[in-house]
Amino acid sequence: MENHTPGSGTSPTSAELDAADPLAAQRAAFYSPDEGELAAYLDGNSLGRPLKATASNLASFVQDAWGSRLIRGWDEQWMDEPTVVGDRIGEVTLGAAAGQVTVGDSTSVMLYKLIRAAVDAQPGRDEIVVDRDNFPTDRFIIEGIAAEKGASIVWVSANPASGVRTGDLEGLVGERTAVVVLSHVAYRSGFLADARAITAMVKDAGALMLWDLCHSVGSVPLELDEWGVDLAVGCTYKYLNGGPGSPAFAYVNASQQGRLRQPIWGWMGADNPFGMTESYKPATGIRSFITGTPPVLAMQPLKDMVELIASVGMEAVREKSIRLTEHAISLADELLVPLGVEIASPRDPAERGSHITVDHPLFGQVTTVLWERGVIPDFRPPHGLRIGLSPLSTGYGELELGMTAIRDALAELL
Ligand SMILES: Cc1ncc(COP(=O)(O)O)c(C=O)c1O
Ligand SMILES: Nc1c(O)cccc1C(=O)C[C@H](N)C(=O)O
Repeated sequence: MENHTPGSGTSPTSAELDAADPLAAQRAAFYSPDEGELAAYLDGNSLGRPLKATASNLASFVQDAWGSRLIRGWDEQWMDEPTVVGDRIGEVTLGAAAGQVTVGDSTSVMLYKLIRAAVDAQPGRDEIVVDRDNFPTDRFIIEGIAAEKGASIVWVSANPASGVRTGDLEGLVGERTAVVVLSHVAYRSGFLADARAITAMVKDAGALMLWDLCHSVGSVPLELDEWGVDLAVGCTYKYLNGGPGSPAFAYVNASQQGRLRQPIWGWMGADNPFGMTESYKPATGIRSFITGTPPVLAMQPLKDMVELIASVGMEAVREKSIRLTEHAISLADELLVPLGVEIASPRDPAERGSHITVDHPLFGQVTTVLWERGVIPDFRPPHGLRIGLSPLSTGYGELELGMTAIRDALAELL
């Protein structure tokens, strides 16, 4: 394989992009293993890197909050943590006014609570619309709810590379639709759906719209209130860098809160948790979507990332995300396409989140080789290599190093 400097055609080089990057300084805020152990981390869309501040903030939480305040911490602060942290996520990343976001559970459980509540709230509407290429947990949760409720699933078959558009929903969303569940950024292709237009169309049909924001929160600016979104869920371990298993958030538009009742009734979502009452009476507002004891410890790290995002602004994050994915596509065209690789993500940045996927039948084997070399993308069967670009922690040179390593590993196997 010929040796040359990638990006040396008309597009800027990685070195030029790194030098001009207004967010370059933020990379030093993240913990990084010794060089040699990790050459390029291209999987921030599965698990974001930890912030250095998180190590000391967690240690002081253990010592000063948990260690010193002990059980008093619940009264003093922790009972409100799900909604205080939820409000801050809402303000910084979701375009959501206070009182509509709560943090806790996993994304899967939050999906169950909200979808089930949406179906229960609309008797006579017995269909749940979801796309065939949605993330497995979204589809599985819907299968379970459909079985419990005797509801039907209406599958949207969009071209996965071009994603779900309003046209794909025509004829599928109507008077029998209870709720439509779509991912804002598709986990495989990175396609970014037009949330505003789709939400408007779904609401015109009298149905509720639920967006899975796992791959967009913290990488794509969101305006849930302005778009009129009814419901949303998202995880916090990707672009909110909350760490493995950090809790999910749920957004329930204020206009739906009195109407929807979630199905897992626990004492922490009750009106008076410490009243030890005989039967369940839901709390008012977003607190009624809580079930059990909130995972306060697991909520701490994501706060650091939300504040880092607040300090630079979501617009700057999105700008860098677009530059990174543009550079990834240009490097893929130059280094990988000549080896038979196909680009399986939109070329228009307006239709793309913060990762790209490239396809080749040998990418399963290539991924094993890359991980041994400290280059970490992820593999999604049957043959997609996902290159996740975390705007605040990924550099252009790091990306080039990773793409060159993919080229080399593939060329060795061909
Ligand atoms: C779109 C989407 N939804 C849901 C999940 C996961 O749900 P959970 O946090 O419950 O594992 C993921 C990734 O894991 C995802 O990419
Ligand atoms: N949630 C994950 C996990 O527990 C282990 C490994 C990966 C994940 C992921 O986040 C996968 C990711 N949502 C995806 O888009 O494929």
